[in-house]
Amino acid sequence: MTDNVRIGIVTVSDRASRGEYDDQGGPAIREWLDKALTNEWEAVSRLVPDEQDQVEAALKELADEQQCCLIVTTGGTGPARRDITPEATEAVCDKVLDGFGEQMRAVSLQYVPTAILSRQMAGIRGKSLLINLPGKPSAIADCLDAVFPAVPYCIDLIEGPYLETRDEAVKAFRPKHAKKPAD
Ligand SMILES: Nc1ncnc2c1ncn2[C@@H]1O[C@H](COP(=O)(O)OP(=O)(O)OP(=O)(O)O)[C@@H](O)[C@H]1O
Ligand SMILES: Nc1nc2c(c(=O)[nH]1)N[C@H]1C(S)=C(S)[C@@H](COP(=O)(O)O)O[C@H]1N2
Repeated sequence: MTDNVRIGIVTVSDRASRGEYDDQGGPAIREWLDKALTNEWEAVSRLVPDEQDQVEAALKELADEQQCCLIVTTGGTGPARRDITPEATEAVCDKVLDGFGEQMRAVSLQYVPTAILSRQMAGIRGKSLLINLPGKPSAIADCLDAVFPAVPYCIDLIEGPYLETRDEAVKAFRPKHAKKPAD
C-alpha cells in the first residue's frame, strides 16, 4: 500500500482536557479504525476543550497541515451551552453532508432515545472528510458502524487515498466502476 493514510482524531471535552478523567473517546476511535481498515495508517490525535476557536484550529491543522483524509471528532455535539463541535465543524467545511448526521441519529435511536439530542454532522474541507460523533464512548462504534460503509468512496471522490476495510468489521461499498482490481 503506497498511499500515505493519516486520520485525525479530535476529542472535544472540557473535563478530559482538564485531566478530570482519562479520554476514552480518542482511543476508542483509534481501536475501531484499526479493526476496520486494512491500510496502514497513522493517527494524529488532539484533545481540546469545548471552545469553538480551539476546535476550529484543530480541525484546520489536521486537514490543511497534517493532510488527514478523514477527521473524526468525539464530544460536544449536544444542546448544552458549551456544546459547539457542530458549529466549529460547519464553520471550517466547504460542503455539508447531511446524510451522515441523519443516519447516525437514526441508528443511535435504536440504542438510546436521547440520540435525538446530538447535532452531530459531517462535511468536506478540501481533501478531508470530517465526521462528528457524540462524546459517550459507546456511541463511537454505534455511529461508525452506521456510516463507515460510505466513507471509503467519499474519500475517493475528494481525491484521497484508496481505503480498504475488513469485511468482517465493516463492508465498504463502492460503485463497480470505482473498485480497484485486486492485486
Ligand atoms: N472523552 C471522553 N472520555 C470518557 N468519557 C467521556 C468522554 N466524553 C464524554 N464522556 C462521558 O460521556 C458522558 C456524556 O458526556 P457529556 O455529554 O457531558 O460530554 P461532553 O460534553 O462531550 O464532555 P465534557 O462535559 O467533558 O466537555 C459522560 O458520562 C462523560 O463522562
Ligand atoms: N449512539 C449513541 N448516541 C448518542 C448517545 C449515546 O449514548 N449513544 N448519547 C446521546 C446524548 S445523551 C447526548 S446529550 C448527545 C450529545 O452528546 P455529546 O454532547 O457528548 O456529543 O449524543 C446522543 N447520542
